[in-house]
Amino acid sequence: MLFDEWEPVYEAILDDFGYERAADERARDRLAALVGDADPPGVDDVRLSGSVAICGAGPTLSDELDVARRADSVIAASTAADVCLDAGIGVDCMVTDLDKNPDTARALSESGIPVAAHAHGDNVPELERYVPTFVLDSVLPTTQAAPAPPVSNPGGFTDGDRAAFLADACGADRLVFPGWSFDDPSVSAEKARKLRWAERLLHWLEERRGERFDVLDGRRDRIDRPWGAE
Ligand SMILES: Nc1ncnc2c1ncn2[C@@H]1O[C@H](COP(=O)(O)OP(=O)(O)OP(=O)(O)O)[C@@H](O)[C@H]1O
Ligand SMILES: Nc1nc2c(c(=O)[nH]1)N=C(CO)CN2
Repeated sequence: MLFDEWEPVYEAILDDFGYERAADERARDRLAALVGDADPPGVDDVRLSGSVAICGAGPTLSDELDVARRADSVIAASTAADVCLDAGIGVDCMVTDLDKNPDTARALSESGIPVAAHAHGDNVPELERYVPTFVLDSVLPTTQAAPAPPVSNPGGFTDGDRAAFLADACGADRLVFPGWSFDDPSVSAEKARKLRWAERLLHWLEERRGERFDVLDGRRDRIDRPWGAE
């Protein structure tokens, strides 16, 4: 994903949530400093092929774990990693903004599993607290602002859709989506708005890939594109 392609989408997200681009950029630069002299993996260092399960943390995940079991690789978003690991399913990559389960991210990094740690304007304290405790050679630093090596921006907003964009950038042939509930009534209003963005972004991604994600079946007609056509 070129930043030029991502930028209009990013601007629409900034507008919708009232986030500040400069705050995202400061967070990105802080994360770059925290990974410091380590040799963190970039997107090109993670190669995936075949089917990749993008595990979301919706309440349906435990009933849909067979989808992850059958996939060639598993990327887990945030707390979906715990559900997979507790069920004995190996996680090949975790995507997180560190707001929920940093111990899991640390443990995965200690096992050499890439942890895509995301910097944004509202998680600098979490970055500062947790990133230095990880094995930095396994931390793949990401931003939603312009990339600034070693911090990359494969695209995406919530941990789950960011995982899908990362899988795309890493060469995945087919994406499957256990644990996704866009209409989950148990989430907060803010989370529901984030999930709406996740849905828009997955729809955009499936079109870019020329694929149809089954998780969007029956929903496409109602998905808008607030950043305009294309
Ligand atoms: N019903 C759902 N509730 C929560 N997450 C969901 C749901 N359906 C899909 N997801 C995806 O699972 C990801 C992980 O969710 P979780 O609640 O563990 O993380 P989070 O750290 O709060 O995520 P984020 O910071 O991206 O909102 C979300 O980012 C989202 O993309
Ligand atoms: N600035 C900012 N960026 C984000 C935020 C957030 O709360 N603030 N939350 C995200 C996923 O939950 C992703 N990006």
